[in-house]
Amino acid sequence: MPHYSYITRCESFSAAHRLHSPLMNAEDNLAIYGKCNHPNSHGHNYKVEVTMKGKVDPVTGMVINIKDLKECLQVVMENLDHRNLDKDVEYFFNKPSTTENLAIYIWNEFQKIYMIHANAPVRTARLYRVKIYETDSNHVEYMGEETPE
Ligand SMILES: Nc1nc2c(c(=O)[nH]1)N=C([C@H](O)[C@H](O)COP(=O)(O)OP(=O)(O)OP(=O)(O)O)CN2
Ligand SMILES: [Zn+2]
Repeated sequence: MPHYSYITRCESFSAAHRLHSPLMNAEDNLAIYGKCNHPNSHGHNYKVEVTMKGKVDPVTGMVINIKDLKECLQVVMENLDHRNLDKDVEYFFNKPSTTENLAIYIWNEFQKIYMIHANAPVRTARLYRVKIYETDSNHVEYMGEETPE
């Protein structure tokens, strides 16, 4: 019987953003987002946790080598750290940089990088959860679920 396990890597990055939806007018943006809609932006020290699920390999004893997990996550972080999310990250050019959307972005980017990562030839592990702490009080989890339109 295979043994499944969950392994998590944590990284952090700092970024600026402004909550603003192109689908609302200025008045509604201010009403919904309040201080987070301030035109000059504000910043967070985000903490990101990426969890992989997989079989514990009987030979290596690992679900995935943390080295590979770390390298993939760091590639994702490079495009976010010390950036203005709304101005530097194309994904947010037309959608609000909420933590919910950020979790989806990180999920998608991580998947792409994990699939081409040279040092992870056997991919029995799969991405299970992306968890982001925007502040100490607020966090969001995304597990790849899509809702029908
Ligand atoms: N559903 C969401 N709501 C909000 C998000 C979000 O990503 N998803 N983000 C924000 C802002 O980015 C804002 O910066 C959050 O900061 P703040 O309200 O200051 O956070 P705290 O709850 O930690 O602060 P306290 O005021 O000390 O409670 C807003 N909403
Ligand atoms: Zn914010």
